[in-house]
Amino acid sequence: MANVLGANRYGKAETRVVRIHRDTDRHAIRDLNVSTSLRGDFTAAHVDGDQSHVLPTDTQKNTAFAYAKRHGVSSPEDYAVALGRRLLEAAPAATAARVTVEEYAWDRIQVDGSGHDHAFSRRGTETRTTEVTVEGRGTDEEVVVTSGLRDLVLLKSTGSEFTGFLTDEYTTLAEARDRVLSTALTARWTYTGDTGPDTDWDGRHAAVRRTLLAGFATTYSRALQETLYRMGSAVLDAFPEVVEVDFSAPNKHHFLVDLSPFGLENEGEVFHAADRPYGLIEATVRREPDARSEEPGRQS
Ligand SMILES: O=c1[nH]c(=O)c2[nH]c(=O)[nH]c2[nH]1
Repeated sequence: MANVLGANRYGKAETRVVRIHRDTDRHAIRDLNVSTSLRGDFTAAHVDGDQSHVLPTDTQKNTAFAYAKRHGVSSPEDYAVALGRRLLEAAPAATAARVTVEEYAWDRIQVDGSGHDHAFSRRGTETRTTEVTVEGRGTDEEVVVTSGLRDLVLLKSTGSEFTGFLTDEYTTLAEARDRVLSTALTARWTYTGDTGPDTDWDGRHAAVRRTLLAGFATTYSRALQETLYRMGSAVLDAFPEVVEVDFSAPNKHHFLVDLSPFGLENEGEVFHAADRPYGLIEATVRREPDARSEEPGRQS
């Protein structure tokens, strides 16, 4: 009994295309998850193993990147129409190209009441956290409050480099003098002093968060490590009631896509946002301990 091929389509799913529009110093970002697929007469590929009509999914991915540059991304819809037309033109056996685009929204980080030119936070990913320990009772009671946030996704489209690092025979990383810096920040900070019922926890949290964001936006970054240290220091400097800030920050790599095979320049405009593996930078920033009380044998 002969079998026959039923409905079929094929393509590349979830190409993470980040387009930075940087014609002026005020950058704009379009962050897309692009999936393409073709349907049509692809019977030979399935039944006979004949790929002569198959436009590879790899080519579809390349086209998604190239069109982010060539056509630009004024809207996901406009980009998707252009990409769909192009794929159909490139694959004569296809009768239809389907392009689905998810867009992640970014807001400008507010610094002193105005939106920063090239620092952004992603909308709607963040969770506020707190962990409280109550130890002892009555007059012996000690309350430790550690508050924080998780998955605050941040991105700078310029003002970040990574150069001068240690190299060995396994190093292939090129020095980056102007790169995208992005993280999904987890930060936790521990309060000292008053934990009574009149404490304005919401206000404190909002103020620390604002300071972290401004620190990220305004620090020229030579590494994510340095950025975290500056962000933590800014919090400690501004809030005497905070004793320590702890960070866990994945380095969400954005790789500049090589568009030169397609005759296109890419000067920091089209990136592939890779989700793994990722660098993971973790650090605690705390106040310098009182030097005298730290000296061994010295009584305070
Ligand atoms: O900010 C960075 N810190 C690193 O330690 C590191 N390592 C790496 O490959 N890229 C980066 N970026």
